[in-house]
Amino acid sequence: MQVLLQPTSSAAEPTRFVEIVFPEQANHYGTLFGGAALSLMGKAAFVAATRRARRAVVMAASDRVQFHEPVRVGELVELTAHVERIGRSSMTVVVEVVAETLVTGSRRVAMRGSFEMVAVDAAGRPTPIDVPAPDEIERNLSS
Ligand SMILES: CC(=O)SCCNC(=O)CCNC(=O)[C@H](O)C(C)(C)COP(=O)(O)OP(=O)(O)OC[C@H]1O[C@@H](n2cnc3c(N)ncnc32)[C@H](O)[C@@H]1OP(=O)(O)O
Repeated sequence: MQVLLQPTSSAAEPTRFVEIVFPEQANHYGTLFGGAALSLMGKAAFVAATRRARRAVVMAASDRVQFHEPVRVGELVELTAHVERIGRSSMTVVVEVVAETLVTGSRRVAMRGSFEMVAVDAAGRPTPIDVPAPDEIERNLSS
């Protein structure tokens, strides 16, 4: 039996991913490889932007990705992506990565970066994003 759920509310809620770091994502230091971290962050930004625009989106740029702390194999990474700015066809998505040591529960901010995502049409050309309804803007301001 198919159980239908309400669509995820688009603008107000951040997108969250949790992933455990396995050896194949690690470098020779036994910590999460930077390229693998960027891939996870890009994926989170893509999902957050697509949920907001409900259109195809592509990544136009990544800005100032900072690696604050190494993340060891076996630790969790929790990614939170939220749409910080909406332009005509572009969006700025900020992604924060928190590392968690599972057995102690200790958590720290490991990475942070922002990504410029652009809504595109079927031909891959930039296309306008619907502006949020006034009640959505109000919800965003009060959250
Ligand atoms: C999900 C993925 O993995 S996608 C794979 C990786 N990404 C790609 O392959 C994308 C390749 N790039 C492209 O297709 C094009 O360059 C596009 C669609 C991103 C932009 O096309 P352009 O013709 O340059 O767009 P144009 O100059 O009209 O700008 C459109 C919007 O994008 C923004 N934009 C374009 N390039 C950039 C950039 N490098 N940095 C920030 N914003 C940008 C513009 O400011 C504009 O925003 P607005 O509409 O909110 O005012």
